[in-house]
Amino acid sequence: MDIPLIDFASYDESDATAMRKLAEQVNAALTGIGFMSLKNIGIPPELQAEIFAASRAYFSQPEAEKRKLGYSSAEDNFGYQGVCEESLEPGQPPDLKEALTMRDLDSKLSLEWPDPDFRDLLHRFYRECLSAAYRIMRVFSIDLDVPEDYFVKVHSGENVTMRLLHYPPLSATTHGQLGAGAHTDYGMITLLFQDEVGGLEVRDTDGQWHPVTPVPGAVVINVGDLTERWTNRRYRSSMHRVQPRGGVGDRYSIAMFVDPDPQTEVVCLPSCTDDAHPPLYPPTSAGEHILQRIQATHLGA
Ligand SMILES: O=C(O)CCC(=O)C(=O)O
Ligand SMILES: [Fe+2]
Repeated sequence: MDIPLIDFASYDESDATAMRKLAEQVNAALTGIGFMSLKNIGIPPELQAEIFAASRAYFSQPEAEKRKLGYSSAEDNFGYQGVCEESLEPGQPPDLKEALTMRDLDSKLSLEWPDPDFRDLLHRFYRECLSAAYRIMRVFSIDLDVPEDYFVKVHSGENVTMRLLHYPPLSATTHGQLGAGAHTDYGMITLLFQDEVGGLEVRDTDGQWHPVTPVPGAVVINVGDLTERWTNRRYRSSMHRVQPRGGVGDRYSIAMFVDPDPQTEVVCLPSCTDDAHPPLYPPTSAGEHILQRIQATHLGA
């Protein structure tokens, strides 16, 4: 089973027919497996290549160098996290990955960065990803029958987090651990860029795991728990994980978690409920939900 592949080349805010067609395709993907691949999303391919090269260079440095951007707290959710410092499936052995986590990058530019060129490249990519996420949200709003800027205006960036991820090769001591434990994402949508190595898997509603095979040039999109709550489980926040792969070397991916501003109240949308479908979840505050989920993944927290 391949996840649906949708071409965003036809995205045009002034063409209602084209937008409605995209909304139908997105609806079919997200009410099904909850994952889709998008091509022609508008992020320059050469920028994607540049950011992957910079990520490889960053992670190849000595530990002390990486820790110059040290991780402070779940509240800040910013900085370097080493291998086995996080467990996306709380209670299970820690994840075999390291990460550079960057929440609200706009507000971090004046920090002491070891490499300002790296900072500027990260920021350029972050802004491109956020613009792409806004386009996807406008398509959601058509399908979900809310004003076009309904989602865009509650995603200013405060809870938007970009993560460079590096999954080192398997070693004899890592038996039974996952690259990333089984989890759902926490917020609205995730843009995931993966290299050609593979290992990402998504679970369907029957409990079967399926590989999310890398498609050159396409971005994997999935929705998180808050979207599932907004849509009364019409769009599915599907469980996924990363299997470590033997004999294939390092894997790199970049995840952009586009999540609502902390004060956002996430309430079941009118188009997703009726007498036969009462709201499945009570209203929740985006900030509290996301912070609790992050705290649960930190070992010893
Ligand atoms: O690296 C990947 O392919 C997926 C990572 C992921 O699901 C996450 O960090 O939430
Ligand atoms: Fe995830």
